[in-house]
Amino acid sequence: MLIRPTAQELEEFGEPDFVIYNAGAFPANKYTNYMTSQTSIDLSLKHKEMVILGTMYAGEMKKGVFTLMHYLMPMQGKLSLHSGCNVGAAGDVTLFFGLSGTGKTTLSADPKRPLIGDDEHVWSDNGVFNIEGGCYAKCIGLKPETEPEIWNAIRFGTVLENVDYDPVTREVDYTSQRLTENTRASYPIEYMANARIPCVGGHPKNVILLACDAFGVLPPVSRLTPEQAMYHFISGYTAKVAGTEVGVTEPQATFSACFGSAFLMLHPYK
Ligand SMILES: Nc1ncnc2c1ncn2[C@@H]1O[C@H](COP(=O)(O)OP(=O)(O)O)[C@@H](O)[C@H]1O
Ligand SMILES: C=C(OP(=O)(O)O)C(=O)O
Repeated sequence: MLIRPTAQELEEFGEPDFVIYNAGAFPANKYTNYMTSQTSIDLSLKHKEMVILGTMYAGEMKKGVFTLMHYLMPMQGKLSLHSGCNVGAAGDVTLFFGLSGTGKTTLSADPKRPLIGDDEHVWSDNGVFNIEGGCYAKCIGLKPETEPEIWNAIRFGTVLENVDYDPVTREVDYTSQRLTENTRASYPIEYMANARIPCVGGHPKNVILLACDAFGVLPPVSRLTPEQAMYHFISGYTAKVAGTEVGVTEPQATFSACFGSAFLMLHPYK
């Protein structure tokens, strides 16, 4: 998920800037004031710590760091982006913004365009960089014919999460939703054949907003002027699709500022 330090960096590591305590299934105390469930993700900017209770979903760690970056980066005048990112032969960088399950990972994995990252980036005066060092692909219904790049990235060293398999043959069943529809494959970005390492690029040329409009309000594809793009980026009309968030079982129209309002710590205008 996140960028792994080299052996030398580990030796000279010193004090961590931020610590994640992940207690897995150990529940939050639901008798605490204002708690509505046994799951909590608490982030303290003061103590530089995040505490995860009552969930074993690995996505909480990467999205927790992403949330933190949505505070730290704007404070430095940099824009944190909930987007996939790839780059063409001419250095033309494309961003794919979208809520969970709208296709950031799938569409940024283009064999003709080296991959910078599938989910979390920052745009600064120097261009874009990936916050992470790996991808976290939804793999429900994954097939080599339709998504060969992701299929081929899954090998020893990849973590399959919530994916069903035969305990005797150890054969994986990507069609099974027995545990959840939100099955995942987490692999280092260098497992993608065309990854751009280090995961950096110039200033984006194309910005694609994956509205995933389940209600047909927008045309299937629209080319926006810069002003329209700014409007849609801030208003974030889109849909929550089934399969990531508990309780969302069919598409729900929503407005998600910057296509990632769940992770914004500051007002979108900031
Ligand atoms: N036309 C399509 N474009 C993108 N994804 C699609 C399409 N049709 C089906 N899918 C599926 O939708 C899911 C998109 O998930 P993913 O790319 O991981 O989204 P995100 O990275 O935005 O969370 C994948 O399971 C993919 O196989
Ligand atoms: C990991 C997540 O993000 P995405 O589905 O965009 O990869 C998530 O929202 O849980």
